[in-house]
Formats: sequence, C-alpha cells, structure tokens
Amino acid sequence: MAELAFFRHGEELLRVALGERIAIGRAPECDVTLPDPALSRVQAVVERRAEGYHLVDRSGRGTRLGRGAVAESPLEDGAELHLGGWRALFRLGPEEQADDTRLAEATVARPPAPDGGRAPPVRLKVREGGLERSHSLPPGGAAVGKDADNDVVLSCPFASSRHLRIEPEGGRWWVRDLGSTNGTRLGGIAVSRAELLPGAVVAAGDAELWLEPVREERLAPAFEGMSSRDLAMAQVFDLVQRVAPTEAAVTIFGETGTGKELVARALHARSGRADAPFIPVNCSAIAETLIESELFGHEKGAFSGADRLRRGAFEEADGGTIFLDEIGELPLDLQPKLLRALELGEVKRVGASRPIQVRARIVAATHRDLRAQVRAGRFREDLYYRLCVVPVNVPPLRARPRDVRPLAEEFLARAAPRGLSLAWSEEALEKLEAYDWPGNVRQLKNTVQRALLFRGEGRVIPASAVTFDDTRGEGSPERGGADEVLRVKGLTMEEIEREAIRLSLRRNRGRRMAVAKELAIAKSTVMKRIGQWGLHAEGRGAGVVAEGDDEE
Ligand SMILES: Nc1ncnc2c1ncn2[C@@H]1O[C@H](COP(=O)(O)OP(=O)(O)OP(=O)(O)O)[C@@H](O)[C@H]1O
Repeated sequence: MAELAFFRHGEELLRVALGERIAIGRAPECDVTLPDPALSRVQAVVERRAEGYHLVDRSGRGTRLGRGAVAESPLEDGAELHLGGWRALFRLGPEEQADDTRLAEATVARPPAPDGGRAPPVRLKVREGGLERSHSLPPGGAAVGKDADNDVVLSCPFASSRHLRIEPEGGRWWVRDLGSTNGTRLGGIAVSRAELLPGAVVAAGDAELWLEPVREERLAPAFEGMSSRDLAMAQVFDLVQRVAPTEAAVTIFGETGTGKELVARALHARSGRADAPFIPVNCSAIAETLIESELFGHEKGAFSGADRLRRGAFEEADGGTIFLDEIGELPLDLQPKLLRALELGEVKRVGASRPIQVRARIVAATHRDLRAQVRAGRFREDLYYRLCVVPVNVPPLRARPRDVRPLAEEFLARAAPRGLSLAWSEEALEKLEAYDWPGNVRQLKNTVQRALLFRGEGRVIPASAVTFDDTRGEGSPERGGADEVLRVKGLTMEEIEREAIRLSLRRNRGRRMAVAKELAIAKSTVMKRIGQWGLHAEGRGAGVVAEGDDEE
C-alpha cells in the first residue's frame, strides 16, 4: 500500500497509509491534522485514480511539491510535499511498484517486512492517570476504548467508547482511529490511520499508548511445557535433549516447585519410550507401609487388605518411564529392592515367590542433598551411584530472575477467564520481580491465581492484588490471621484444606505428626497432601531441607 511519511526537523514522525483518499490540513476533520498556522484548514487531498495517486491543492494558493507549488499533480514514488514546517514523502507500496514498470528502477524499496509479513511481536504499553501498564498484543491486534468489551479498556473520560484499533498489516503495526470524538493523535498530529513506529506515542484523550518491542528470547518456544529465557535452564534443556534418547539413569535435583517433574516428563517425551506410560510415584506422599506394594505390586492375600492382585508402578511403567519423586524419602529397607530393579531389570510383587522382568527406565528427583543423605547413612551409596549417572540440576527461580515476568504473563494468560484479556500493571510485575520465591515456579503460579481472585473488577492487575504466600519473618499473629481470612474467602474446599495444612505446617515447623494431631487427620493424609500440593518446604524455611530435621 502506498504511504506518506511525515517528517519534522528531519525526523520521521509518522507514516500514513493511503487508501482511496486522504485530506491533509489544519482542521480536525482532516484525516491528517497538522497543527501548523501556515496551512489551510484543508490544505490538500491525495487521491487514488486509475492511473495512480494525485495531489490536489485545496488551499487555493497551491501546495508545494518538490520545488514548485502545484494546483494538481500526479505523485511519483519519492515525491516530496512541503506542508508548512512539515515534509511528507510519498512512497509506493510493493504492489504498486510491481504495476509501475516505469518507476521500477528509480524506486528506493522499503525495507522488506520482517519475518515474511508477520508484524514483529510487541507489547502495548498504556499510561493513564500516572499509572503504566503492559498488555500483550494478540497477533490480530487490539481494540482500545472506554467500553468494557475492548481488548484494552481506557478509563480516561475524554476517550471514546471505541476509540482506536492497533492492527498489523504488511508486517507492520498501524493505529486506526475508530471515529472517536476527540481524535487519535500521533506525535501531536490527529490521524485516521498511521503506522505505529517503535517509540511513537499515540494519545487517546489523556491516555498515552506506545509499542514496546518484545525481545525474541521472551517468546522462545517452551521446551516440553517449560518456558524459560535463562541460560542455566537452556543448559538443562540441552542436557535433557541429549540424555533423553539414552537409557542412562537420571536424577533431577532442585528445590520444591522448580519444575523437576516437568523435566522428568520431558526426558520421557523425548525418548524412544514416549508412546509407553510415564508413571510418577511420590515417595514422600505414600505411607511407608504401602510404598513397597505401590512400587512393586502385591499378590492377592499378601497382607491383610490385599484382597486382589495389584500390579505395581514398575509393571505399569513397563516399556516406559517410572518417575520416582522425592527419592530421598525412600525407606532404607526398600533401597536394595530398588537397586535390584535397576541392576537386573526385575521386581518381585509383595508376597510373590518369583521376580518379574520389567523394562522401565528410572528417572528420580529430590529436593534433598542426596550425598549428605549417603553420609548420614540414610541413603545407600551403591543406589546413589546407580541412580545419579546423569545428575540434572534445576536452578531455583530466584537464580533466574529474567524468568519471572514471562512466566507471570504465561500463567495469567492461562488462568484468565475465557475471552477476558487481562494485563499486569507495571507495578505488579515489579513487585513479582523483587520477590525471592522460596516456593519457586509453583509459588509464582499460585500467586498469579491469587492475584486473579483479588484483582477487583478491572482488567489491569494492580500491585495490591499480588500477595505472597510466605510468612518468613512475620511472626505477627494479626498478619497470619488476616491472611487466613483473605485466603478462605471465595476459595474452594480443596484450597481451604490446602491452606489449613500449610498454616499448620508453619505453626509446627514442618513436623508432620504434630500437624496430623492438630488437624485430627491421619499422618498418611498429611503426607499425601504435602506431596500433592508441594508443601514439602512449608515450616522448614526456604530451600533445601536441612538434614536431620525430620522429627518422626
Ligand atoms: N519453566 C516452567 N514453565 C512453565 N511452568 C512451569 C515451569 N516450571 C515449573 N512449572 C510449573 O510449576 C509447577 C511445579 O512444577 P513441578 O511439579 O514440575 O516442580 P517440582 O520441582 O517437581 O516440585 P516438587 O519438588 O514439589 O515435586 C507445575 O505446575 C509446573 O507446571
């Protein structure tokens, strides 16, 4: 499409796409309003005719084209209009250039649209009433205005219900006024449609909007459901990629909620076993008496309550992968049986006399320092070496601060009610970035969900909706009580149960038995819930749990 690029003091301030006809002048009704007293209210019109674009003067004094003033003239590619203190350069689009062989050689081609015609990824920044916020811009663009059904809702009283659209075309972003009452201004000029160059500020009423390029790394495709732009995580992905097709035993180390299970799933998905089952077993969530039968199965009548034969996780995972989460919690007496499964590829159901061959690949994970467990005599050294052929270390979220923003955006987009586009305020994102995330990505995910509950009516999430599920150093009963009230309101029964267990773990410094007594539930239920909801570190301080802190 042909366009006019407007310059002032040598600086290109806006580009306007030329459709059938545009009027340029001082009057607000013009398609391009230039605030210059040297111009007439309607200075000139540029219109398309069968043979090409024409400039038609409307001032009666002539409009300067190149060196002389004209009443009417065809426009050639590169023609220069002088409009008071403004200069406008006429440029043909690629389609018109192809039609016009006369001009083909003389034409200075516009830079090709990046990425084969796809407008570059950008975020739309909006400043209103002293607050700045940031919206992701869908590939098809966004409607902006005061009505609640716009993609970006403005609160400024001088904005129209449907004020403008930001839309892509020909690999570039454009702003189009939707017939607003007070107009859409770009660099001080009222426009009906203009290209939105990086850094150019659009004014709609008192609101200011501009585009901010999104660094490609932010949009790096997720690796098997894991998004990250951190170098250490890229190394984890690379290692997973290389080790997945092999049979090497992998143990994944990392604090709770860092994404160890996702790494294990990635190892499975990228292996030759991807079509066979992936069976996760959380060794800390199963009562000690049941782990053996959970892992290896049992024969009918093997113990009281075993009223039928049960296949264990190893058999279920035959041909696939068994994921032993929290391997550091595996009781010592079961460790030789696991070693046997690893070394001989066979398991024996509880109560069985003969072993069964299994071909499950083992991937283990732990938030503990397994070496320290070995030194403390809680973990067999031979099993340690057999499991940790390839150790994979997943860094905590606080060691990859550049991941917080994109993950917060991703979780918000996933958790937002269908059809509702929500945005973080810049202040909320800054608050998220400043936090140290003892519960890692899982805690960030929960924080985003809570922020959705507390966001109020608006589409922009304020910093006040960001509350941290963390009482380190608080020690004030009032604060704890306030948190409880906040969390219970509007939560599901499951969320309330989770909260009750979490707070009890804190009160009892992580002692499971004390929690069971306080809440009058079985310890096995406490263990199960802890595993299910990733509460392992609750009440025990941030990070890896110190050795010797298990009470029971
Ligand atoms: N890089 C990531 N991108 C997107 N989601 C992630 C990422 N890392 C973790 N998550 C999400 O965070 C939550 C916790 O991840 P996961 O269960 O894999 O952690 P974990 O380290 O195994 O935790 P635990 O030690 O408590 O079992 C999950 O909901 C997971 O989907």
